[in-house]
Amino acid sequence: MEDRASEPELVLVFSGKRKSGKDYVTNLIRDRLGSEVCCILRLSGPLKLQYAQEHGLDLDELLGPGPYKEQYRADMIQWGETRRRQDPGFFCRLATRGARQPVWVVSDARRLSDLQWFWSEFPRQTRCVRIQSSEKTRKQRGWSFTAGVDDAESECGLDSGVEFDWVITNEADAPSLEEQLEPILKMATEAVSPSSSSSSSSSINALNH
Ligand SMILES: Nc1ncnc2c1ncn2[C@@H]1O[C@H](COP(=O)(O)OP(=O)(O)O)[C@@H](O)[C@H]1O
Ligand SMILES: C[C@@](O)(CCOP(=O)(O)OP(=O)(O)O)CC(=O)O
Repeated sequence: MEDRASEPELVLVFSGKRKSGKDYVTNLIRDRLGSEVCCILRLSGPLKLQYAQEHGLDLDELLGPGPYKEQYRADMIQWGETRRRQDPGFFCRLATRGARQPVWVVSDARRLSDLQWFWSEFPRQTRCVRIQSSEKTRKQRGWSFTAGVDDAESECGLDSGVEFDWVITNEADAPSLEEQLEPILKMATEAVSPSSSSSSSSSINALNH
């Protein structure tokens, strides 16, 4: 167990393929809850920081949405795998260090070991959310298949074998994100102020994975 000043009330762990809209949807949630209540944690943050330092790269570009990070993605994946093999919780621990808000939104889980770390550290608070979009939509957002990336664990590690608490379809012809995110936002609101609703945190905690 980590040494923490305080524990989160709710940990929403998001996953989804490239260009499914993980950043878009998690930003929406953070904006709705406010940055005092909710923080976005990226497992790729500490990975990119250390990778940039070791390889003399531009960290801001690596963190940004542009094409720069794509040049290094396959190598970053390999580099990260080596670290994870030694210590599967390495990036999870670094990404969550110092987070103070009651609701954590982890925007980029990719492997079962990522989910296992959160389930093990925060069994009561952790919920898993999958973002899905069709290949057609992802292509319209700039995705194209890259061997060694889109067929690797980084993109496929959570394709099966996980029972997600929610699956969000981020498509123009799906129900609105507003509608789909409603139960998640409700749970977050109740988690931070349990007395404001008839549903107490104990009933939230009683939900199974
Ligand atoms: N529902 C949406 N409406 C409008 N634009 C979207 C939507 N979902 C994603 N996008 C856009 O598609 C692109 C990819 O989304 P992003 O959140 O960066 O995906 P990911 O983090 O999964 O790779 C971004 O430019 C983003 O703004
Ligand atoms: C090496 C990575 O951490 C790179 C992740 O970069 P981003 O989190 O920026 O990816 P997308 O939002 O899906 O485009 C992947 C990994 O396997 O750890």
